[in-house]
Amino acid sequence: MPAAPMPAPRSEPILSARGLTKEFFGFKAVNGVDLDVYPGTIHALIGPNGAGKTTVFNLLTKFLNPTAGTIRFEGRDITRTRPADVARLGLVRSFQISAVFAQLTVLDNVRVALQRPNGLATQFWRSNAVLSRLDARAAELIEAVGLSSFSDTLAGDLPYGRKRALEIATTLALDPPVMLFDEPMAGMGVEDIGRISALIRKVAAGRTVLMVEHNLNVVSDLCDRVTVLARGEILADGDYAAVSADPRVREAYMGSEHA
Ligand SMILES: Nc1ncnc2c1ncn2[C@@H]1O[C@H](COP(=O)(O)OP(=O)(O)OP(=O)(O)O)[C@@H](O)[C@H]1O
Repeated sequence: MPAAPMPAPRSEPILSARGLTKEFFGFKAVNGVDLDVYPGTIHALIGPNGAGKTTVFNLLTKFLNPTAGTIRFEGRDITRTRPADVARLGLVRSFQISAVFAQLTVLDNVRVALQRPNGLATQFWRSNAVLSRLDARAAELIEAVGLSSFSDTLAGDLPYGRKRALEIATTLALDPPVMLFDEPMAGMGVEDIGRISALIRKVAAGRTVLMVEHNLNVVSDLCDRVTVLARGEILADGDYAAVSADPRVREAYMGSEHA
């Protein structure tokens, strides 16, 4: 039996796509995707390799322009809005946008991030005195991501999982209502996966999170709602138990490395 569609939560979606389509040289990588992300949820986008997850993610964050379809954020049409303006509105993509400066310490990276009220203008010209006023907030954020003992470590010297935690801290500095993660667990060992999962759960409190994730254990553990893509189209949408029991989903994953 295919999974019954999940009843829509009563609130309005905070992020919503209709008929989202992206063609690359005539090939439809994403084809007519309708997606609703509800406030306060952790929502995963999953699917076998080549399903179109990253393309959808890039469309939603405006790194790519759709061939067709619309995207609304908090009721506002952002289909033609530039990525920088989307970030300013509060839809912030972690890891890519929150670049970490390898030659700066953890503390200085977070201080710099706190100097970007709109998420983009890195104001290096600010005096050290001004930056110091931000120390209390920076310390809070560093503590929140479990990096207090690494405060004076150069970001470039951090182990991989810790670097990701720092990237989350620099994203949190913008205090975005919606955080998007593209494969946050990629390349991580078990210990880091546990730590970053717990961190995402913690930062998701009071926010909305949308993530592309290959690790289905992480998805089942962390996500309230799951959208499954296959060949550019939505195959299923619901909670993890429902979509993982859906034979169409099982079939789509068969033979893939994530089965
Ligand atoms: N810039 C591009 N030009 C041409 N084809 C592309 C481009 N980006 C993606 N595609 C194609 O679109 C399809 C979907 O790719 P996408 O990267 O979105 O899938 P994915 O689900 O994120 O896959 P993976 O799990 O392997 O990361 C693939 O067939 C890919 O080759």
